[in-house]
This record gives sequence, C-alpha cells and structure tokens, in this order.
Amino acid sequence: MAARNPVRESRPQFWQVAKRCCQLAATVDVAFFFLFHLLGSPILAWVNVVSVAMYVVAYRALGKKQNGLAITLIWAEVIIHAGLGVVLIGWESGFHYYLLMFIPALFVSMRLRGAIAALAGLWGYYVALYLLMWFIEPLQPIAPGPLLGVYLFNLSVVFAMFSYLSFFYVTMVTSANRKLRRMATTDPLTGLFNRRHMTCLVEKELARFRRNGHPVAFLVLDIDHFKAINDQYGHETGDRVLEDVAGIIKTRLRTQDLIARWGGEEFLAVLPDTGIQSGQASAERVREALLTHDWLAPNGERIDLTISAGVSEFRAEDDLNSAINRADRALYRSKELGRNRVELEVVQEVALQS
Ligand SMILES: Nc1nc2c(ncn2[C@@H]2O[C@H](COP(=O)(O)OP(=O)(O)OP(=O)(O)O)[C@@H](O)[C@H]2O)c(=O)[nH]1
Repeated sequence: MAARNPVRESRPQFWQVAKRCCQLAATVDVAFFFLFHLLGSPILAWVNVVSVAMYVVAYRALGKKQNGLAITLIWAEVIIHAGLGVVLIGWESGFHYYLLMFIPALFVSMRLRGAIAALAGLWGYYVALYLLMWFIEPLQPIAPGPLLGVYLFNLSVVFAMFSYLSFFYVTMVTSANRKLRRMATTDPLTGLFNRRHMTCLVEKELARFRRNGHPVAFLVLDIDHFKAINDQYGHETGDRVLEDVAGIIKTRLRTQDLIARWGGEEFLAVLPDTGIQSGQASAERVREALLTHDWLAPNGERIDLTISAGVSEFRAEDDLNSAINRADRALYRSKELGRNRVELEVVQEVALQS
C-alpha cells in the first residue's frame, strides 16, 4: 500500500517520528489506564488498553512500511479516544487537544487534496464535539480537582508533542536545505565543487582580484591515460582513483584555494594571492604527491598514476575563459611533451611583452 504512495515513501523521517509518537502515546495511555481507574472512570481506563494495543500494531506496521495501516490505526485511536474522553468526562478534560495534533501531520503524510479533505473532516468533528457538549452533560463526570489535573496533564502532553513535531520539522527542513545546497554545488563522487558552482565562486574571486590587483593562479590538472585505468581495472576502481586524487589535491593546496572537478578526469584549482611561479610550485607539489602515492588495484596490482598540469595567471584584461584557456594550452603541451609534468602558459605573456 505504502509503495504505491510516493508522498509517503518520500518522507521517511516523518514515519520515524510517527513511530516515536506511537511509543510516547502508548506510554501516556498506560498512565491513563491507572489514572482513570483511580478516578473511578472504568470505561476510559479500559479504552486505554485498546489504545495501547492499537499503537503497538501501528508501530509494528510502520516497521514493516505498512504506513497506510499505521496511519489509519493512529487516526482511529485518537478520534475515538478524544471523543470518548470529552463525552465521558467533559470538554474541560482537554482530550480534544489531541485532535489538533493531526493538523501538521496531515500535510506531511498526505497529498494536498487529501490533506485538505481530512482537515475539513477533522474540523467538522472537533466542532461537532464542542457543540454536543453544549447540549449534553458528561456521561461519567469526575470531581473538579481531578478534572483540572487531567486537563493540565493533557495540555502538557499536547504541548510536548507539538514541540517535538515542530523541532522535527525544523530539523528536517534545515537538513533538506543543506542537502540541496550540497547537491547543487558539489560533485557527488569527489565532493569537490562542481563546474557551475566553481564558475560562480571564481567570478567572485576575480572581481576581488580586479579591485585589489592581487595575483590569481589557475591550475588545470588532468590524470594521464585514465581511460587505460578504467579499461584495465574497471570503472569502480576508476571512480575510487578519482576520489583519492581529489582528496590528495585538496590536502596539497591551501584551504582558501578553490578546487573543482572540471571534467571527467580533469580538475581546476584557482589559487588566490598566488603568482604563476607559486602556482607552478603548487602544481608540482600535487603532481609529486600523486606520483609517490601507492595506487593499488583491488587485485593488488600497482597502478601507475601520473597527472599533467597547465598553469596560468589571471591578467587584468582576462575573463574566466581566457585564463582557463591559457592553462588548458599549457596542459596540452604537458601531454605532448610526454605527460607527468607541469607546464606554464608563457607564450602569450612573451607575445604581449614583445
Ligand atoms: N571511472 C570513471 N571514469 C570517468 C569518469 N568521467 C570520465 N571518465 C573516463 O575518463 C576517461 C578519459 O579518457 P581520455 O579523455 O581519453 O583521457 P585519458 O585516457 O586520461 O588520456 P590523456 O588525458 O590524453 O592522458 C574516459 O574513458 C572516461 O570514460 C568518472 O566519473 N568515473
């Protein structure tokens, strides 16, 4: 049943909270069982035994992902229990507050149209109960003192449950936002910035560069013969290599450096406050770290992994693309000159100077 309902399947945290609520509600009902015996209201006392049984079944149903059955049981329990509580000992018992707990839960557990229909039904039931108690006296009234105690107890439980639900909603929304932001800005495999986000970040960095004139170095790093690694050891090993390469690049550069997965096996690093010579030194550091790392395939074979890199420095007349293009040209030269090396884009600079 649950598998056919994408709304229910898409909010697993809600169903975790529903399980907790079942535990909490069952505990409260056990307390009520003894309380109403003491207060001389046996019907309400025994209602709690049925309630606990319903919560146990609902809890187990949630565990088996039978969410439809669970929500039906929880609904039935609260509606009957709240109704009986009000009819037997009066509106002043505060049992009706439990009905209000459904309002936020409805919107999380149902599609909008269903939630609105259920909300209208809930409102009708709540109002009908209220009006009924205008015309009839409670069927099993209890003394004013205990009635006040029951009211305060119910009010406190509803306060606690609302707080818990509100805390849950805020936590869920915050974590969903964080996840969305991460998905929108990072590459899932390596955890580095993705190309789109990197472009935004670098544009900001370059605006800063234009203001204060500090140098910015661009490093384009590309794994050599990566296709052969994939072909020989499989795509999964290729993925693991990419993750590890990203990790090593990160550790070898500074925290303020911006690093992205720019293409399949190509990485872009933008180093603020770094001239072309320092950029070259950083690229060399990365290249050596990757060269000396022990790259082992799952079968224990050693993988020979090297990278080639091209380095350029941002110039006042550049835009993002022209600076990257120069680093790319240097990278091509590294590949042409035999790979496993770092080249600078000096051609254009010489041309401009002459
Ligand atoms: N495992 C894995 N492979 C990828 C991924 N993205 C791109 N590739 C592979 O990277 C390889 C890149 O191959 P090429 O562009 O020929 O480059 P190369 O083999 O590294 O050769 P050179 O760059 O010339 O040294 C291709 O086989 C892609 O399938 C990825 O996310 N995971």
